[in-house]
Amino acid sequence: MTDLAAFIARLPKAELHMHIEGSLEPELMFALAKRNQVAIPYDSVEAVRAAYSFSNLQDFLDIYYQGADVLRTEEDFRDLASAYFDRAAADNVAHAEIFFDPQTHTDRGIGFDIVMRGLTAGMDDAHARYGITSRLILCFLRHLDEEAAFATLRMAEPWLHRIEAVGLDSSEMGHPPEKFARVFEAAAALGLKRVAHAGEEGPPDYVRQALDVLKIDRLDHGNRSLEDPSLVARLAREQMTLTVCPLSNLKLCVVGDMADHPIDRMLAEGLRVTINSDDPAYFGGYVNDNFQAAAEARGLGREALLTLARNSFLGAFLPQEEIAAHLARVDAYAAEG
Ligand code: HPA
Ligand SMILES: [Zn+2]
Repeated sequence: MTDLAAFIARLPKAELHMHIEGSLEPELMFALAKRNQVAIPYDSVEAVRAAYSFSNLQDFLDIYYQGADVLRTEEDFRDLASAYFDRAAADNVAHAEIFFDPQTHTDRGIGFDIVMRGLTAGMDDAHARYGITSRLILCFLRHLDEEAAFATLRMAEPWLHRIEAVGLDSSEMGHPPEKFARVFEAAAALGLKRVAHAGEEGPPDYVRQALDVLKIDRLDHGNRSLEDPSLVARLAREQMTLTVCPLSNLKLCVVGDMADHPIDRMLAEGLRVTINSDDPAYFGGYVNDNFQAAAEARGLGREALLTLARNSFLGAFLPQEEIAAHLARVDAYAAEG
């Protein structure tokens, strides 16, 4: 292991942008397909991996929603979450805020409660086993309509004690944040925090809508904000956390080459950026792989890596005293490292 890889491996960090359905590794997909007797259009794990070549977000989403079809039972969701937490623990993730897409499941006849019971069991196991804390973020699929989002929010009401925030994901272009203004307002009234994917493929105006209309607490991706200097200045001034996903950006052609990734420019602009894995089973790596790829390509040194780790805790939906304790651990690591 290089010095850089060793430094990243032991760096305490939070992961704030990870879709649990996107952590479904081909091996587990096959195992669940067999357990549930679900047909999948691949005959080997290698064939699944070979299919993971995307030229944009929609290419990926088509395959990702198809993969999720093997998830049927509470045990499946628990196994899915446990597999992610095993990897997260290995990457020294102390806290994870995890997206899930209930509509992908309820629209196939899988009960909201099945999903919640399985995921929360996996989260509780991870806390007991590794001490990892976690939160769930319910994402609305933006290619579906407002009414469907409201129906999902109603299903979530008995589970609000286990849901921290609502988010917005899926096909961005043509589905601007303002389409979900009322459902985000209703979520806020229920005491939920708000995040949204914006500026991954969509224009800076979608980021502005997420800020002004959805009143987000955190911005997922946000890359295209860089096209608008006044927006960058505002994001920096407001210390909005951006959850950036370098390997995702590469695989979905948000950047042409990792050597062109704007992570260091974002840091230099004073943005509170974090590094995350997005859909690790599909994009070729977990959070440390994302740190490594970005650091190598853009020459990030220890100070930048420590800033990214601090930002991940500063942007977490945790009580102030827990954030302070995590920051103290990063400081101790910096002093020893
Ligand atoms: O990166 C993403 N963007 C939008 N929707 C998603 N759903 C899973 N990953 C993503
Ligand atoms: Zn995402």
